[in-house]
Amino acid sequence: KIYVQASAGSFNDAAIHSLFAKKPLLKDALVFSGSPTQTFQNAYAHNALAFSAVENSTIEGRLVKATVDALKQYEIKTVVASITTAIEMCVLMRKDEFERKQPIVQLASHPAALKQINQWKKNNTVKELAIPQGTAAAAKMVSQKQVLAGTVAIGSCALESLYSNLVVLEKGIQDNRNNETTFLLMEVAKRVETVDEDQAKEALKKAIRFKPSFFSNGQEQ
Ligand SMILES: O=C(O)C(=O)Cc1ccccc1
Repeated sequence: KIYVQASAGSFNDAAIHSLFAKKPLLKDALVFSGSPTQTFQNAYAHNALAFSAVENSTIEGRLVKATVDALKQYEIKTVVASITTAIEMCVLMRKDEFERKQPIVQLASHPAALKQINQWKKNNTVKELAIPQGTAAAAKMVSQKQVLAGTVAIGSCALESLYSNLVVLEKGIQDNRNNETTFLLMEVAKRVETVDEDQAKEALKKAIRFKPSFFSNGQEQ
């Protein structure tokens, strides 16, 4: 089993399937685990690998905050594989609300996604609802009416086929056309003593620089 950040329909879900397509030997059952901390905790507890977003080309500072936070308590023992994929951000609304011309009042998404759509937000100034469990979890909440009327989810356009009562209002709203995120497949372990933010950042940068050589051909991907 591989413990994967976020949930079905998330960018992590899409990324690990791209990795499997490139490296079929890595294929395994997936257990979606929400936040990176929860993902690392599950992977460590079950002696299995963890998969998580680590770096984005548009986020200031590049490193994914939630993964840095997880690395205060966990360490990366081995990087098994890495994959960098393009990320397209879409706006999804409930069909019934769209049909009755409900204005957008709130954005629900993963905090990292909310940081990649600053240009779009300038023209759509509304409330934000951060969902650490991921973009697909945000879409599920919108689909199931667990949020304020007029709340849209920001996430993958593929969420439209996962939740049949959602429609894509806009595509490609991310700040950079070539918005890319790097994800790592890792062996992790619980730290004996927690480290601070700067040390966690250094540990993550080191892991990203590391070129996986066992399962791959030793080239940076
Ligand atoms: O929430 C998701 O879909 C995730 O997989 C986490 C994430 C969020 C934003 C960019 C990349 C990954």
